[in-house]
Parts: sequence; C-alpha cells; structure tokens
Amino acid sequence: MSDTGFGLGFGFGGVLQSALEAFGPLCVGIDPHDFLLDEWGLPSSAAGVREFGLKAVDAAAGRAGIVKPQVAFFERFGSAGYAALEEVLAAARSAGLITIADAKRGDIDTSLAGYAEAWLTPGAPLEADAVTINPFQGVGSLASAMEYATANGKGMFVLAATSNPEAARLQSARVQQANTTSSGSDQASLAIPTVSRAIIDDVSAFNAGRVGEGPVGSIGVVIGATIDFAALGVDVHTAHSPALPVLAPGFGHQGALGTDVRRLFGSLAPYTLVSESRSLLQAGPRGLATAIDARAAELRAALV
Ligand SMILES: O=c1ccn([C@@H]2O[C@H](COP(=O)(O)O)[C@@H](O)[C@H]2O)c(=O)[nH]1
Repeated sequence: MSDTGFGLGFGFGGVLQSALEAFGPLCVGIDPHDFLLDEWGLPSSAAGVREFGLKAVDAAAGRAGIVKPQVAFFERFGSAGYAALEEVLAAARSAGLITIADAKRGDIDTSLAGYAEAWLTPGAPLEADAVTINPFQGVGSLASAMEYATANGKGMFVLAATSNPEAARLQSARVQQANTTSSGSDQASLAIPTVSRAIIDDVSAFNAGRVGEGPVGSIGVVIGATIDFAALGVDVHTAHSPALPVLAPGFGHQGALGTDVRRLFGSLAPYTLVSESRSLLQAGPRGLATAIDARAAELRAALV
C-alpha cells in the first residue's frame, strides 16, 4: 500500500483523490534534460540527475501532490542512473508525494508482470505509486499487471491519446470491433471506436469491474492536452464510474495552457493531472519552489 500519507482507503484512486483535494491537479515532472542540468549548474551524469531529482522533490514537497520522474533521463546512465532514480523515488515518497514513474512499459502479459513487480511492489528498490504503460500489445495484455497494481494499492496510467503530434495517425485509426452491437445488417449503426477511445473504454471497464473500487479508479489513462479530441474520438462529455484518472502532459512547454484544463477535459477535468516538466524546471533550483507555488495556485483557481 502507498505510504504517501494521503490515506489508504480505496487504493491508488483514493490516494489520488486525497492529493487532488489537498493540492490541486499539478503534477511536477522531473525531467533532467542536459540543457536543464547545465542551467542548474549540474553535470550530465548519474550524480547530476540524482541532485537534480532530489532538489526537485524538495521544491515540490508541500506545494504539489504528485511528481513524475521521467525514467529515460536516469536510465541513460545505466545502473548508476537507476540508483539515482531509486533515491529520488524514495525521497519523494518519504516527503509524502505521489510518485508516477514515467517508464512507458509494455509487453506480453508474463513479461509485463516483471515490470509491474519492479515498479509497483511495496518495498521494491524502484517502488513508485504508479507507472505509465504502453498498451501497443493490446489492453488485454495488461490485465494481470492491472490486477497486480490494484492488489498492491498501486496505479497505472495507460497511454491512450498521447501529446506528440506524430501519434494521431495511429491513435485515431478505427479498431475492428464495434463497442456496440448492431441489430441485423444495419452497419451504419455500428460505433467503431478509435484506438484512443477503445483504450479509454477498456481501462474504464476494468475499473468498473473491480469489486470494492472507490469513487475514483486506480487505473488511469494518458491523454495529452495538445490533442484534437474529436479526431481521436476522446469523449469529454460522459462521466465514468468510477471516475477515470487522466495524466495529461502537453501543458507548459508543449503549448497547452493549464487554465484551459476544464475547457479541454470537460467531465474528465476533476481527475485530470496537469503534468508540466520543462516549463517549471527552467525556473532553476532557486526559483522552482516559487514556480510550483504559482502554477499550483493558478490551476486550483482554474478549477473552482
Ligand atoms: O503523451 C505523452 C506522454 C508522456 N509525456 C511525457 O511528459 C513529459 C512532458 O514534458 P514537458 O517538458 O512538460 O513537455 C515528458 O517526460 C514526456 O516524456 C508526454 O510529453 N506526452
């Protein structure tokens, strides 16, 4: 179970709900790009990403509820980078922050189980509260990992409609099966969902099928704030039960405005995490806490 201090009821969904109530939707990305390490006066090395991550955690603690370390920037330094990431995750969790490891793992179910064990086992070296997951091998391949996550009070965010423009061609494609059945040969009444929509529906169905799930699901989706919602078939009018957590990158550096979160995400907005990395981190080690305070307040105001 999570030791974030946000309460243990209803697993990760419950923890997330408490954090959102306490701090609002800001999720502080910890992305030690080389240009940022340079601006922060740190070396491009495992020691540099470690110090960067720990300073980011210090700045976020008590100001935001959630941090999202980008695993790629630690992984490039091999085992020393992973050791740095372990320290950053542990420091964040001890500071009461919810940790989302942005690792984008995906594989056949038996191998994915290994990733779930690595990131979502209480007491594991890389323990996080949630991990990002790539469903390219089918949402069905995620079933055991989703069960593992929820059994451990953990969460997952499944890529559904990503913020990068190159993704739309694939993610707006239509899947073969219809979400609704037609009577007789009336093909026109078939509602063929997009890939994005099908992933969102499958994740939502998993949450709905879990006995004892609270008002907020423990498995969420990634929906970029920069996407064309209509082209990708992402419905922001219908509410999900339980509520569907959304991790939303694309704010800040990628162009979307946090103040637009309600307009963009509609019914999903109350459980949408506004993820920003570069736009906050460029404030530097001395300015980061102030930047987080300001953005967190701005987002809370936007959701009133
Ligand atoms: O669709 C996606 C999924 C993940 N990301 C990640 O979020 C951050 C965004 O960083 P910014 O500096 O705020 O642009 C980064 O770690 C990405 O890998 C995403 O951008 N889009």
